[in-house]
Amino acid sequence: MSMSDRRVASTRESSAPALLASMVALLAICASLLFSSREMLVGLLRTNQLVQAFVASSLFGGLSLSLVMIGQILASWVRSSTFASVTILNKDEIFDKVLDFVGKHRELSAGALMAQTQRKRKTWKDWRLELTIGQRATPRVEYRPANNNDVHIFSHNGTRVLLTRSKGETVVTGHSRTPTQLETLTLSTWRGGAVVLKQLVEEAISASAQEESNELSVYVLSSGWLNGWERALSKKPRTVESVILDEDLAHSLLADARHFLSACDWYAETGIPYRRGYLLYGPPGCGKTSFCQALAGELKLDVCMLTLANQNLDDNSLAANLRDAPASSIVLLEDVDAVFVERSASRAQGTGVTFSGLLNALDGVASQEGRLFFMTTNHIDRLDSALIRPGRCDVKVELRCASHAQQRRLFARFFPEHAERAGAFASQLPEYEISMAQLQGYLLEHKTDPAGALANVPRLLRVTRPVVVDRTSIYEHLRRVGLEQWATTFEHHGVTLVSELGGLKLDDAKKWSHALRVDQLSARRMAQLVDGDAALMHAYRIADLATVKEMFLQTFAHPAPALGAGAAGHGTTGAPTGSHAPGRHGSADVSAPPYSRSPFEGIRRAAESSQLSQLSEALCSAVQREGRSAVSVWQLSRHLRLYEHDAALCVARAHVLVAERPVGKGASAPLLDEMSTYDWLRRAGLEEHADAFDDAGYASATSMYSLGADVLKERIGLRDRALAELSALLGADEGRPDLLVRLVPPDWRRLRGAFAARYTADALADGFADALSDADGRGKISLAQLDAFLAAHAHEPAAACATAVVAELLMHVRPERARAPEAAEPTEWVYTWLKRAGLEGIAACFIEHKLCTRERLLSDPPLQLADLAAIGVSTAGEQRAVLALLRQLAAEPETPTANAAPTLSS
Ligand SMILES: Nc1ncnc2c1ncn2[C@@H]1O[C@H](COP(=O)(O)OP(=O)(O)OP(=O)(O)O)[C@@H](O)[C@H]1O
Repeated sequence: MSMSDRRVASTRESSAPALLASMVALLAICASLLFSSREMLVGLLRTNQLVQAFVASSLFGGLSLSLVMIGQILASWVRSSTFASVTILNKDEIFDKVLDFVGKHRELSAGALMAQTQRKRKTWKDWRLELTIGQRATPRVEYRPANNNDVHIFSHNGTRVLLTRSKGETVVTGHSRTPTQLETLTLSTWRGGAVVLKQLVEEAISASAQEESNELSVYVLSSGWLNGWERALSKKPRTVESVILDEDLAHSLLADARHFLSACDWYAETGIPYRRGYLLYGPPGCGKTSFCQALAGELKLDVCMLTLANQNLDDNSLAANLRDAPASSIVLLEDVDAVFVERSASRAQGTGVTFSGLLNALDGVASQEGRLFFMTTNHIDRLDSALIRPGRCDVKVELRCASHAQQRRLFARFFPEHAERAGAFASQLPEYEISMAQLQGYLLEHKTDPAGALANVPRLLRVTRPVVVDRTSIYEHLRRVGLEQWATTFEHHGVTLVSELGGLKLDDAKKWSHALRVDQLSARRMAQLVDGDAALMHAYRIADLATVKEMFLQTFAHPAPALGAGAAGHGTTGAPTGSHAPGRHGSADVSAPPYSRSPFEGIRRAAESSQLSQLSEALCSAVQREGRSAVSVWQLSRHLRLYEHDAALCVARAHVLVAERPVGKGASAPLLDEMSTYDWLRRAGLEEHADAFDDAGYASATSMYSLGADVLKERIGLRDRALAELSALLGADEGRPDLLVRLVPPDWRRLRGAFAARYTADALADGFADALSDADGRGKISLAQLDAFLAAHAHEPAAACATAVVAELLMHVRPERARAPEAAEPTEWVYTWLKRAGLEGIAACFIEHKLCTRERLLSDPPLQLADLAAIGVSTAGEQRAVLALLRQLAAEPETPTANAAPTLSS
């Protein structure tokens, strides 16, 4: 309250003695005049009756006036030294505070009190009881001095004080023409003077401030003509601990706000408006509003709820109101998506505020003491990017449905003495599916029955599980974090939609794909995706267009980037800082002193920054599908990292991020699991063993995966290093990451980097990387192949190397296998004998069992069907033919040929 508003009437007058003196002087002058002309006057008085009457009446009038004046002066002097009063009008906010203070803290002698139900200062418990189970707390009553023109007397610090409430006229005020009765409150005292009364007023103000400092006041925009802020309610604020957010989100947001509020000087020095915007988004009932209020309470700030649904509000009054929001308060705009669905809906429903008016008003939200501005929404994707661009919205935080940690903490909060059961409660619930409000409602139902809360979880699940099945395809799901190569594998095992993932574990996916076991980075990411790791899920979300722009500018804006391939290598001003920094070229200007820069440097920079802004717009349109961004934060950051050396190239290739799924083979880099044995071994640089695998019947990569070291040794004939390496690779031995990584395909950036590290031909490096990768920037060869190729071409010029790569690595055709020399015809008698009957194909069975001569064949006991089967003559036809031949042989006389001596081998 300003001092000018306090009507302090003091009767202490310091001019009384001076007035008295001048009166006495006047009287003396009059007396001397009368004395000097006394004879004439006496004569007139004696003779003229008219004069006699005039003089007599004048003397009488003057005397009475003097007596009145002297009386007044004396009274004023006496009153000023013994009496003081303070008058307060009911328009002033201290009116209620003084009445409250006197009613509460002082005993009134008159005893005429006015009882009034207490409206404010409900505790949050009262609110919860009232809202959740409809149980009302007993109303509290407060007493104040009655306004019946009585004089109330009370004692304040030992001094008697008189309090009078006098009603005045009733006036009609405001746009709504509300009748309001004017009233004055007068405090007076006979002893102690105005000092006592001033003390009383000060004490009343500080008692009220003390009460309010422990409370959170919620202001709303009044719907009256003037649209000012008016206090809607005061309540005890929630503690930040009572709003259970995932991980350390609550404390990091609080720390961010605290840091901002303490950075006043920095904002003043840098000239940046001293404001900070936060957007809390996520499904309903996850604590967005509760957290804003808890944060305000923790920072001892009030909350100004901004509602735009007010017919009297227009762009100007909104801007003025935001500028004039009560000091030490945060401004909260709830469900901002409902206000302007699209920018084209230029006016919010039921209000005169336009979208651009809102943007301008938000830009004006700044104040001396720092202004925190919060927006909440359930649908971030519906927000116009201009509304949430940095500067208007500096921090965007998603509050998701309850994680296991939140579920445990909420259970422990309801049942502190059964906190050990919190884990069992959470383990029955899915993560990120049920809101905290739903859980709170459920636990309130069981607030005296922790066992029931545990037992009835299935019922909770039936009620709360989302009815809609997640129809996102597994391809889109995996693509959000760069794992779409495994989509076919998942589909092969019957998982085509996210909703079909069920309780899939990483080990299942690893069993399905050897390539995933080999690619340890991807496997780790897959594990995070399956577990719903918070950090990955943050990157999993779709990047809204404002974020797309922000990430692009963060990558390329500092320092001046190469805006196209032609710009690379000259004109850039240094290596970048930040997470996307490594690998930037063109740092020639870093050490150059400012005076050595071209005078056109500023112009060039401005042109570049405008070009950069155009590029960012182009990027935003490239990553849209049906008018909305369709790229995840993860995809975008990978893409920006791939092409961080060239903003134009980065934008030109951005369409692949949202392109349709490639159809057919060759559309993207092949997965190891789909390769032939030869191609797979080539990836590992071990293709010389391919023939041995083929001969042993292992023609595809998948057929090799199960082979143990003994088979590799015995059947394939591997030895030493080759045996050790292939055993580790085929078994995806996690203890040999150095080997496994050699099978992994490098991405575009790595391909380019490897070439650029060897040669300084930047333009050729792009072509080299393009040739060896698919549209998504995934390598078509392995790291082992890349290294081997570059080593083999180490002494060739860059152009020759870049040309050779296609022919050698991509157009490569498996060399013809050297033909084995034709085996010589066996010389054994049995072979010639069988050949005559066209049965030479089974001669090997006889030779192998040493049945090579006529004598052996005819010796006793004679050969039977079972004997023939035992030596390998397996078909019935061949067996019968041989038996017939044997009968015939036995009947024939012995010939010299038939008696030929058996060879040594027989
Ligand atoms: N994280 C939380 N911790 C504790 N209580 C919570 C949490 N989230 C929600 N609640 C409880 O759920 C109720 C609704 O919460 P709140 O209004 O803050 O959610 P909201 O996210 O703002 O919802 P909406 O989007 O519908 O406005 C409150 O009673 C609050 O106590």
